[in-house]
Parts: sequence; structure tokens; C-alpha cells
Amino acid sequence: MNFDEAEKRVKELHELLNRYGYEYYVLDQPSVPDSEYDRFMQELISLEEAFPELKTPYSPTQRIGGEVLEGFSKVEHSIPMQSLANAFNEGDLRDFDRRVRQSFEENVDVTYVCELKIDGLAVSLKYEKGKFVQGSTRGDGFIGEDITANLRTVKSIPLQLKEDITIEVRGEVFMPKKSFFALNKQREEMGEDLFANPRNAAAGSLRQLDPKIAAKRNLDIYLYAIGENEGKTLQTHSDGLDYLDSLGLKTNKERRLCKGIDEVMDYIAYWQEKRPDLPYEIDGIVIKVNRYDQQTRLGATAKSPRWAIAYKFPAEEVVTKLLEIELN
Ligand SMILES: NC(=O)c1cnc(OC2CCCC2)nc1N
Repeated sequence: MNFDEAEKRVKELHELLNRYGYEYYVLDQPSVPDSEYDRFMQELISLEEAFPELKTPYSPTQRIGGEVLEGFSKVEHSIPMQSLANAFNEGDLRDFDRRVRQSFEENVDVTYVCELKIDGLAVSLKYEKGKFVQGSTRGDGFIGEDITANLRTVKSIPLQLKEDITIEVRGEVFMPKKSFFALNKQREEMGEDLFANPRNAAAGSLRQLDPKIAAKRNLDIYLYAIGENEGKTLQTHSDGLDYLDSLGLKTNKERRLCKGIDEVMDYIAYWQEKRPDLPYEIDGIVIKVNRYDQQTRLGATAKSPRWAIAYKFPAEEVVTKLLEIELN
């Protein structure tokens, strides 16, 4: 095979492997057996060995970096990553809804987007012309740490978007419950300290200086906000999440548009009940005003947006928590 044929085949394999990876890790609906994916990956590795100039940082073979980092450099968030104010009961939620509605002329309808509050680590992902170029932790909301090498190992984070646009997105990296229990079982057998919960396990994994360790931790992600966006102009948060889906980014499908606070209450009651059946941990529900123009009107305090609030589930009884761990 000459260089031109190899170049053409490498491009085909990038597209195939990115598509199969997306189906498997983002949609959870693989269209081919793992053996076919592995065969194409092996073919790409061989071609990159035979033609090194065809190996690019965006190749699916390059998810797991080589070197162990000395440390993490700092990253400034051009748009601060805000934190959420908390609500602990129905009264807090109705107060929030009243404050929102009173900020507008009488009887304007406010639609909310309700999302599961993933209990993980908030991160920012930057894509330039469709390529994943930088990932960072939230840090203090203004300055975070560059953990690009570790985030590249998260299989549900695409190295290449379906559109060649420049966009910054935010989301939560988490460790599924099953992976958490398996990791702690392994650490127990090795006489190592156990992680207290999946959130700590995810945070500890992303703090590893060696990407090969992060790569073994089965981390996953749900994106839930857009920062800088040179792509499509959007009117609502719900459209924003659908846009992220269209780019090949992973969003949580349990989100729901709620017309008014009573529907929000129904959604919360449903998930308070169904929460133990989820394959990942959530610590509450995030409620956001859907229309971006209404979000802008509401603005933010020094720390948190006035157009969103986190309803926190009451801390579970330790007994049920331990039982849950045993039963899973
Ligand atoms: N842990 C979560 O699942 C989560 C956290 N934060 C947000 O939204 C913040 C981001 C921008 C202002 C509100 N949404 C979420 N789903």
C-alpha cells in the first residue's frame, strides 16, 4: 500500500472508529460486535506504525497519552463556571419559582428544564474546529486545572465533533456505580484505601498524573451547559442540549421540560423514588429556566445564577445506603 492509499484508509478508519465509539459509548447502542471495532483499531495502529506521519493527536489510537505528567497547568475559564444555589424542600422550590416569575411582567409563563444532578466532578471541554483541544476542572469557577490527557481517556468524550465548530461545553464526569464497586473490591484485595463514594473515585481518577491509570477507571460524562459558542445560535437551554446531542456529545436523556413548578415537583417525586435504580449516583435535581432571554433577564449573584437551583435529596439513612451497596 502506498502513502496515498494509506492516507485514504486512515481517514476511513478514523470515521469508522469514531462512529462505532459514538454508538457504543454515547448512545449505548453498538451496531457492530466489539471484535470488529478491535480489528479496525488494530488496522489503524499498524498503518500508523508503517506511516508515522499519518498518526495525529486526534486519532482514536491516541486516547491514552504516553508520558506521565509532572503536574497540571492552570486554565482560566473565559466564562466563569458558576455554582448552584440549593433548595432543600418544597417551600424553597416555590420561593425560587415565585422569585423567577416576579422578575417578569405578570403571568408570563416560565418553562423549566429539569435534569438529574449527576454526583461527579464538573469539567469544561474545549473544541476548536470540531477537535477536542483542552479539558479542565471547574476549580474555583474561574481557574481550573488542565486535565486534557485524562479526559481524552473518557471514551464517551468524542475527540472530534460531528461539526467542525469551535465551542466550549460543561458537564459532569462520573464513575458508574458498578465500576465504583469493582474498583473498591480490587483495591480491598490489594490492601489499598477504598474510595468513600463514586464522586471521590471519579475525582481521584482525574487527579492522576498518569493517563494510563485514568484510562482504566471507566469514567463517563454527561454534558449540561454551553460556554463560548461559535456554532448555532440557540434560544433555549433545551435546544442547547439537543444541539450538543447533534454534535455527538453525551447528554442525560432523563431531562424533562416542565411547564410550571407543579410539574417540577412531580419530576422530583418520581426520581426520589427511582434514584436507587440508576446506574450512577445523583444527589438531587437541577431546575433551570429554559429560555435563554429569561436567563439573561434574571442574571446571577456573585456565585450562582438566579435562573437555576439544585434541589438536594435528603441524605439517605446510612443503613439503606449500606444495604444499597450490598444489594447492587
Ligand atoms: N451536576 C449536574 O448534573 C449539573 C450541575 N450543574 C448544572 O448546571 C449549572 C451549570 C451552569 C449553571 C447551572 N447542571 C447539571 N445537570
